[in-house]
Amino acid sequence: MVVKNICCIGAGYVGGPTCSVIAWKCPDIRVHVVDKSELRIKQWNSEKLPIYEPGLEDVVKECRGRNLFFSNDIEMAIKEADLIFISVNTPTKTYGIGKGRAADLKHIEMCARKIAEVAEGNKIVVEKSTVPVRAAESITHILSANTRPGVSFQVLSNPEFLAEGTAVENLLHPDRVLIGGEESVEGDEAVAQLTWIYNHWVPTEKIITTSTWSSELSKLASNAFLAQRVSSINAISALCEATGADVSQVAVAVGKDSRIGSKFLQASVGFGGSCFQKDLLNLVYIAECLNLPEVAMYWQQVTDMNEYQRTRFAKRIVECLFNTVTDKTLAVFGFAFKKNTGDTRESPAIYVCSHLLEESARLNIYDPKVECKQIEHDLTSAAVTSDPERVQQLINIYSDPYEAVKDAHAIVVLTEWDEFISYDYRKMLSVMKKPAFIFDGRKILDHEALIKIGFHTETIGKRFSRNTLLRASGGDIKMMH
Ligand SMILES: NC(=O)c1ccc[n+]([C@@H]2O[C@H](COP(=O)([O-])OP(=O)(O)OC[C@H]3O[C@@H](n4cnc5c(N)ncnc54)[C@H](O)[C@@H]3O)[C@@H](O)[C@H]2O)c1
Ligand SMILES: O=c1ccn([C@@H]2O[C@H](COP(=O)(O)OP(=O)(O)O[C@H]3O[C@H](CO)[C@@H](O)[C@H](O)[C@H]3O)[C@@H](O)[C@H]2O)c(=O)[nH]1
Repeated sequence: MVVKNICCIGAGYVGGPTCSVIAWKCPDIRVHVVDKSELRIKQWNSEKLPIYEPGLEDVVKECRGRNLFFSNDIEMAIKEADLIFISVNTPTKTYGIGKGRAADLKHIEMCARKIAEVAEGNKIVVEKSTVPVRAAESITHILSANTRPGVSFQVLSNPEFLAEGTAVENLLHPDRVLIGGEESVEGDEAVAQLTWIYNHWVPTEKIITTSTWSSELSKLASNAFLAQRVSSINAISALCEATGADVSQVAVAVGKDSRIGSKFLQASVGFGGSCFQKDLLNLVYIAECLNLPEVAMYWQQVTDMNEYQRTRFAKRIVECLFNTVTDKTLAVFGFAFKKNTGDTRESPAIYVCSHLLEESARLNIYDPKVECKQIEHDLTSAAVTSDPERVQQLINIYSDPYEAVKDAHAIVVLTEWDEFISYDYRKMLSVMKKPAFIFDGRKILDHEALIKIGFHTETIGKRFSRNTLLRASGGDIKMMH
């Protein structure tokens, strides 16, 4: 069999970009991306795509209608396909057994049942979503229990490692492509088919093949290791603030060790995104279920440290603002969980803002890409507040950062958008209440320059010396701590 038709179930942050790049790099393959959401598909077929990713629009425009199609016709797409990617969401369960920790696999199971119900002929089913170890076994079980005569399935694991904001770049130049398959002749044949697709643009030496279970676990392990690095440097940032060391200098010194490496050592207000927290909790849950409490506790600490970091930052803001933010206006710069995306899932901004709202601060929020409705939704959701009406009264969303800072007591930077670096902070200072504060939760601004022009500046993992602040405040620093 040579794969001529691909179907992808799930047109989200993974399914959309992944299949757009496959369509672009494999003009000989017809790629059909389907989703149960009519709105999402409408957006994929419109001028304004449902997700913002640098470079994605150009790829979609080139392939859409040629060999890339978006539709709600799930059954038709399954029937036509030789290979089916399952790219649906696997969020943390919010109910029942494993609530708050286990991955919710109901969408995966629905896909497996739909495939079994409508498929004709031989199909390769590829688990692209992030799943617990041995999820492929459940998929295989559901498929084989419902298989009709003349139909056969091979299930592969092919986890996705793209990061949002750099998805197209990551897909075009992956560090590795991981394919896990059954150790059998049929399994090897299916792995070879998927390898052939990636080989259109990914060199063979970057394509790793393993057992299905190793592949599934490698995805969870990769995210756990990445998140652990962020929590490790954030733990060091607290030590820096207490001792006078500078976490940026420590990160450079530590990262120069080639065994450690310099990436993912940027101290911050905490990690966010739809994956790290969810996948860590899933790993913890799996370890607990396997009666490995020490392993569970080890990884649990990575997410606990993240929560500590977000709370610590919010508390520091209140403390610096003379222990009260009630009725004070704070301009919040950035709401997305990282730059170059409009995604707010698990954004540290949600947690820091909700903490400040609990203290009755007024928040003027600006983000270059996040929709106004999304910010309102995130801050008024039941998980975040018991008083959504009060929150509505306290938040204002701006499309111009210079408007957002008018009469504000402080600026709080929560996302590392490049444009925040080049603002005219002198101009901003002139319209703010004095003393004016800036809290840089992403360590992207020129702190010395801000202090020089008169901002009381606070950042992660560094305390500015009393002398520097005294110079900036003309001696009036008594009220600060
Ligand atoms: N977002 C990332 O950067 C990223 C990166 C790597 C891996 N992952 C993993 O990939 C998976 C998908 O993540 P995402 O961010 O793309 O999620 P998403 O929520 O953006 O998209 C999932 C889509 O699947 C659709 N869907 C759900 N059930 C369906 C069904 N039965 N039939 C048809 N459509 C259905 C939803 O409507 C939604 O549009 C998750 O397991 C995630 O952990 C995500
Ligand atoms: O040094 C760092 C690096 C990252 N972050 C934060 O960590 C979070 C996650 O960042 P990143 O990993 O770049 O983005 P994601 O899109 O969440 O990608 C992660 O999660 C995906 C979903 O599983 C995986 O595919 C990717 O490989 C993995 O990097 C963001 O809030 C970042 O601001 C830091 O605070 N400091």
